[in-house]
Amino acid sequence: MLTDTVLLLSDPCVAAVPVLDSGEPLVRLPRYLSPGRVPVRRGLADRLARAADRLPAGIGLRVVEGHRSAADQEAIVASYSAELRTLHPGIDDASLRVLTSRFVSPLEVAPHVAGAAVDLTLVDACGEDLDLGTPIDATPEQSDGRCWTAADGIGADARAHRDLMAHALGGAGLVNYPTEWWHWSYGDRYWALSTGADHALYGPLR
Ligand SMILES: C[C@@H](N)C(=O)N[C@H](C)C(=O)O
Repeated sequence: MLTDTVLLLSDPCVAAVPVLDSGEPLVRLPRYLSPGRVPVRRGLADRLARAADRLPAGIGLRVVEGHRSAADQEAIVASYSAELRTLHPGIDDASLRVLTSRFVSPLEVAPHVAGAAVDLTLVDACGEDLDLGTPIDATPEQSDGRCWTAADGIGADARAHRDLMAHALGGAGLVNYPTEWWHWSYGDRYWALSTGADHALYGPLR
């Protein structure tokens, strides 16, 4: 099963990463990065600007979500867990937590709640979405696993666009959640574990 090969946010080693919060404020992204001007931590905003500079002319980023409230995170967890319970009658709580975390993070380590994550895609010069293989937020069930960043079964254009995102965002210091091509973060516990940093820069915001 693919969940055996990737580090999931439900893994206890993510929660074990210490947080020394830098205290950086949330800032609203500029319109050229996010038409809805979503809020993220300042260090993440700086890196998204650098990532946009790494893209070829005529291709841009479109960030659709940044900081998320704890209540919104809990609501997504509750709704997706309920869906999985219906699909897997009799599943135990520990397995449900793991399966759920392929699509939505447990609250206590949630990168969006720390203002440290974005959901985003690529757009052309007219602001039209490029082909990334699935819509943003397609669950593993809805996308038949094609939401996994490294998934097979997507077209050559979608693969090239996912690779381009990795070049731009990875090169600017962000890390991807491997079960969601659209989710990238900087400074959260998952980022710290993935990069070898000894602590996270951003913890949950109220
Ligand atoms: C629900 C989805 N858009 C999402 O944000 N997933 C990540 C893993 C999260 O909950 O942090």
